[in-house]
Amino acid sequence: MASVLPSPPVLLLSLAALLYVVRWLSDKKRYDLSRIPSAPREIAHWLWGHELLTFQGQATETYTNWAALCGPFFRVKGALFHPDIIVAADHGAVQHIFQNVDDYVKSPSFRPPIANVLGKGLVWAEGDDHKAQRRIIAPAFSSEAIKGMADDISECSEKLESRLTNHVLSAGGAATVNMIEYASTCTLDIIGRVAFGHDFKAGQSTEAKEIHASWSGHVNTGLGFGGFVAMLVMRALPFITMLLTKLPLEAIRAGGRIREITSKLSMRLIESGTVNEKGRDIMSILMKAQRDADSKGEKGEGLTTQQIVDNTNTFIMVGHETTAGSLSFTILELARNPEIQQRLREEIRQVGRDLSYDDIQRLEFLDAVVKEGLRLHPASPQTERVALRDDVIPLSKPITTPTGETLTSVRVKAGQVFHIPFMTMHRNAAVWGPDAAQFNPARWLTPGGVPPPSELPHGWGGLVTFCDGPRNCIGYRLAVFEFKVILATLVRSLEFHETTAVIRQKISPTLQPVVDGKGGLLPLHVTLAP
Ligand code: HEM
Repeated sequence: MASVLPSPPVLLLSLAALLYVVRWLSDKKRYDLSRIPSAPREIAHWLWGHELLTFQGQATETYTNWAALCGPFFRVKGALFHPDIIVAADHGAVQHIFQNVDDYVKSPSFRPPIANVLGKGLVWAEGDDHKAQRRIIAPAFSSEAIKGMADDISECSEKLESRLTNHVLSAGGAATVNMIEYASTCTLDIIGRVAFGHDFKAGQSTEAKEIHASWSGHVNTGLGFGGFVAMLVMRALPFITMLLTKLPLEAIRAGGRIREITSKLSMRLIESGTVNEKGRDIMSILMKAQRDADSKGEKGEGLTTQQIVDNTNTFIMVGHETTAGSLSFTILELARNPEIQQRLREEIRQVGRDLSYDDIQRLEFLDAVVKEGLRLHPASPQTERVALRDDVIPLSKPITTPTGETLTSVRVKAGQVFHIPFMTMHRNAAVWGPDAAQFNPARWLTPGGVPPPSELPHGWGGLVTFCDGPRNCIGYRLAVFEFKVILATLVRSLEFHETTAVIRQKISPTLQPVVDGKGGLLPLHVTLAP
């Protein structure tokens, strides 16, 4: 007589299926993921989920559209069968995530590539290591320290102005330039000087050219479908990420190459004594802190030489393309709005002399233009966090579930992935009003022109451009100040006009202007200002 019992493999499979269903039902009860609104499920791809659509759209554009449909806290289907991802654009939720840095970390899968490109400095570090590095580095970015950088920043900005002016004059009074290339040579010059007293010679030194070429390769690889898939594979298989960084892939090589160049340069400067404890640059300040800690026998109170080098690489990489990108998009807005450009020029010319640190702080319309530029075009348009433990996240805007319940907070499970789209938060018409997507600096000077603080996150200017909490951008004072100085120096004597090029905005890995599929292109016509 045949046995009525199923064979062992069938039994095992049935048991596994049963356990899966029990776990799924229990998770459904304990956590709220399935109760929060979802981006339209019918348009999600079976393999790529909603993620291919967000990759194909402009930077965070798809999230902005879904937030208008579902509210500022919703979920999307992950690619490669990854569990649903929460898209958090609710300012209360975002604030909670950014404040609790020990519970919400950057995705561990991306740490090896970060170490490959930037080294093990502030952007890479987590937990106590991060706290210790941050405490030691913070004084190098204080208001006082930035004031000490003002002369270098003015000189580099004036150099950029004369390069552009000469180019316009030699072209007969009008020239078309790739604004982002000019802007990034200037921001690289600035960070070279203030980070380690090095002159990148307006993009003409060998190192500057190599950094530029490697960065362009990195950006263009990230814009392609291969870059999208590589990112998903790294997330799905974190253990192979380490191996991937060792492979001779072009994108990986390009990232590592930049670190090689800047590390070699840092070591050469340290060994030659150019960077030393008497210098005012950031690297010298960190070396002095290291020496002081050593002489007092305070072990662990200074950074190691390798950490100093890695942080210098970090500042060079994250401190020049970021500012150059947001600045170039702001100049594009001025080109599209000639009356705003003229109003800014008049305010700057009223000073009637070379702009001092204090003049820059006093210019109200300049401040409004910079805030508006950084609201609409944050160099880092979104970030990602992963929950390390189960948690309850408070919401500013309650959610109504499909069964009609109201949720004022959401229970999430350890391992939950969050996408936090800064650009979506800044362009949310429900918060910023119907003209949220328009460039309107005057809103910052009009009573009631910007939403009240209770409706905004806690970051700089009520924006999350520089993130928020203990991991906010350590360089934000430097970024805002150099942004203002470069903009004021250029607009004072040059006039910017739009071209017919269609410029799209993509993320790779920072906000990129893309023309005809090619990244790093932002063409503008330039003339001398009357
Ligand atoms: C417009 C220019 C800039 C923007 C929009 C910007 C934005 C940001 C954002 C959003 C973060 C947080 C990223 C995350 O945690 O996911 C960040 C972190 C950071 N930024 Fe910036 N940044 C800019 C310029 C700079 C400059 C000029 C420097 C330094 C020279 C700098 C150094 C850093 C560092 C070291 C971190 C990591 C901080 C930490 O984790 O403790 N940034 N930045």
